[in-house]
Order: sequence, then C-alpha cells, then structure tokens
Amino acid sequence: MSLIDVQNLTVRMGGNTILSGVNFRMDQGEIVTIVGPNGSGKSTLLKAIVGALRPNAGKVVRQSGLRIGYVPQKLHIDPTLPLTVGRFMNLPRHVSDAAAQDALDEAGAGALSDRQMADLSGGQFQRVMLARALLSKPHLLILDEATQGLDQPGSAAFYRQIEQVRSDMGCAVLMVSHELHVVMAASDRVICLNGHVCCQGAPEQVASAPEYRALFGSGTQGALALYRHEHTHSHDEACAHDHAHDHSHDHEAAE
Ligand SMILES: Nc1ncnc2c1ncn2[C@@H]1O[C@H](COP(=O)(O)OP(=O)(O)OP(=O)(O)O)[C@@H](O)[C@H]1O
Repeated sequence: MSLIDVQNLTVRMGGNTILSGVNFRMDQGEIVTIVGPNGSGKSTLLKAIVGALRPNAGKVVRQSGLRIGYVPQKLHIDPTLPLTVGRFMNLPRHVSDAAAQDALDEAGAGALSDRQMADLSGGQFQRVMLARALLSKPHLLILDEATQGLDQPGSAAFYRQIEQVRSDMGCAVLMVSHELHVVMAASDRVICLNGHVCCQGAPEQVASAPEYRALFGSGTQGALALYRHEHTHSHDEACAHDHAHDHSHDHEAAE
C-alpha cells in the first residue's frame, strides 16, 4: 500500500477552485518534489496531505499509523529570546538528550546543540528544523520551501542532507520548491502542479515535457545536466531503489 494516496482532490477557497482533480501516490523511500508557479496550489496540497485542510471533493488516504515530519517554510523566533538549539529540540515535548543529539547529527547539525537559535545562519537554522522534524522518526518528511533564503550552494547542500536522511532512515520525502534546477536533481519524481497535475515523472522527463516548458521555459534542462555532472552520487545510484508503482500517468496532460 502507498504511504499516501491522493485521490481526485479538489479544494475551493474564497469562491475559487485552488486544486481540481489532483491524483498522486507516494511510496516508501521516494523523494518527490512538487514544482509550480506562485499560487498554483502547492502549499494548499501539502496542507490537505497533513490533514490541516478539508478538501471539497476527493480524499487523501494515509497508510495506517503513518508518521509525518513537517519542516515549515519559515519559523519566526524572537531574536531577543534566549533559546539554545538543545532547548528548542525539547519544544513542545521533552526528548532525551540522546534522541535530540541523534536527530541533530542526522540533520548535519550535530555541533550546534549549545548555540543560540538567534545566532544560527539560514542553513544551520533549517538543519535544526529538519532535526526537530526527525524526532518522531517519520515515515514521510514534508518540506515546504525549506531552502527559501539560502544561496544556491546552501540549498544544494541542504538537499544532499535530505538524500542522506532518506538513505539512513528510509523515509519518503515530499517537498515543494521553486529552485527547479537544484531540487529536480535531488528528486526521484517531480510533480508539476498548476491547480491540477500538469505532468509528472522522472526529473528529465518532466523538464522536457511540453506542459512543464509552457510554465517554466526550457532553461532548466541545462542546469539539471550540470548539477547531475557535479553531483557526487551517480544518477543510477539515486535511482537504484526504483519504484514499483505505476508510472503510466507520467507525462499525462490533464487538459
Ligand atoms: N485561506 C484562503 N482563502 C482564499 N484563498 C486562498 C487561501 N489560501 C490560499 N488561497 C489562494 O489559493 C491559491 C493557491 O495558494 P497556495 O499558497 O497553495 O499556492 P502556492 O503554489 O503554494 O504559491 P507560492 O508558490 O506563492 O507559495 C492562491 O491564489 C491563494 O491566494
């Protein structure tokens, strides 16, 4: 059974249809990225998946007992508030020092425990947010534009950390990003959303799909190739855990 199965999801808000007839599934261990223009419904889809929003039609079927870890787009912490990373990891629930340290290590933030949250760089802050999301040992990690504000090397390093987490913990990852060239290279599958699923499939497939090019142009293909070339893991390795699920809808144009 899939971790999540989004079936014919339709969401209307303020008299507008934000999402209509969205279908997709996620299997264990997959990294899936949702891309789409501003206002295309990406955050709305994530909210429906975590259960924060009730769809007008269709449903999200979650595997029974599914644990979701969520890394938000931004979290504002009052910079005058004295709060160490170690204490932050204990909010809202107390966790053992060992569990907190394990999660920080896994997120590449192992040396930050005694630092003040207010003093962290953008990349360090997001790693701490990732660590906190890992405390529940999630089956599915959801990231909503988690690298916003990071520079390109910072984003690339963050996404490599995500790949590491996936390979260590075996969790699936669903993320939303605007950084097409970086994030597409780190994904097994890309879903291009514009109120509906325009196209989906492997990054190269989507980057060359007419529906995708109509939205984003064709510039990403070159950047994707460059990133693949520089990437330390081989593409074959990244795809070694190929998914058994049906890709017959890949490239399907919804209109
Ligand atoms: N509570 C709401 N009431 C009415 N309209 C809403 C509400 N929340 C979101 N919308 C509208 O739904 C549309 C999709 O918003 P959403 O935040 O899901 O898009 P997005 O793809 O995540 O955008 P971005 O890339 O800019 O973050 C937008 O037009 C937004 O104005």
